[in-house]
Amino acid sequence: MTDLSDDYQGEYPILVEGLRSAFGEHVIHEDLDLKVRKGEILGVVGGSGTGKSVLMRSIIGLQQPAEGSITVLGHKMGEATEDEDIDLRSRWGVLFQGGALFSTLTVGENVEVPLKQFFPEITDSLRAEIARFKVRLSGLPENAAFKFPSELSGGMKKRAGLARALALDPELLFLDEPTAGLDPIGAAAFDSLTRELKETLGLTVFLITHDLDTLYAICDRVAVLADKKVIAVGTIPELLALDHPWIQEYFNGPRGRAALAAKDDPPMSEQALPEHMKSEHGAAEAVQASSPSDTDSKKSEA
Ligand SMILES: Nc1ncnc2c1ncn2[C@@H]1O[C@H](COP(=O)(O)OP(=O)(O)OP(=O)(O)O)[C@@H](O)[C@H]1O
Repeated sequence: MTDLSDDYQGEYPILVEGLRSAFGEHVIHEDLDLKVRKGEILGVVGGSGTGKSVLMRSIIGLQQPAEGSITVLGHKMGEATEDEDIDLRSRWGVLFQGGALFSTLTVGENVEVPLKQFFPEITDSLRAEIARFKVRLSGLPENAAFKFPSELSGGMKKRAGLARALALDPELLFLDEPTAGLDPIGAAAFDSLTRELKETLGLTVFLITHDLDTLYAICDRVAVLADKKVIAVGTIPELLALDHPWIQEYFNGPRGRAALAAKDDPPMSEQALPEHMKSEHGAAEAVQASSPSDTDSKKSEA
């Protein structure tokens, strides 16, 4: 792996060394290394089927590596005692592709699931109160806690999934294509929320995405998966300095250039705003003010 800025001296809450993942004969990762820095938003990109989700599932212990080691928050996965394992799982939150909400439970009850699982001693009323707080923290109105997933727009479902991922005050947040299926305003709002939560809660974020706008807007560094490995990790300018064909095509192709232009040149509607309204939360405020149907139109579905 090429770590393009390896002068970092801090902690690595996620450390993957020599990972080999395979389904029978089908090898997904071979000798894959990755170090995620404390407090960063690491974007993880790669072509479809390069194994981004399998990598995430391996890190959180849902997928057994064929070889190699994965250390999360100082614990080697697969070697922890049962108690250590439970403790570890309570220190991360995951937003899976599509939200993965229980359709027969309300949003609030969905958020209560991990609280019940990891802290069964908490009283019902306190658990419900914590769930309502997480719902608000994720940018949903409090009454969303009483709604079923089927009553929510796509953007609201993502936020409900995020509320559940934040239920246990995690140190690590895993997001698998969080903006897939959102319209551009909803996606920008979700990006702002992710950045804001990362900063206020001190999270380390592992973020799988195909969304170039997300990479430019909120990721501190980006890891590129290709050829069964992480071929490079760095800031976007650092990656752009590499001669790798996939990296060049991805970031320097028409969509990559458009995303860069959009970052440097805010949309007309934002340019027209008075200075005090040009906060990065503008999009979030806009989307919350709009009706669910405004945010529900699909850009693409994962
Ligand atoms: N449970 C499984 N059994 C067999 N093969 C699997 C399983 N899960 C994933 N794979 C295979 O592993 C490869 C990597 O899948 P993965 O979902 O990690 O890709 P990805 O990079 O996240 O793709 P995308 O960007 O399209 O979501 C794919 O070829 C997929 O078919």
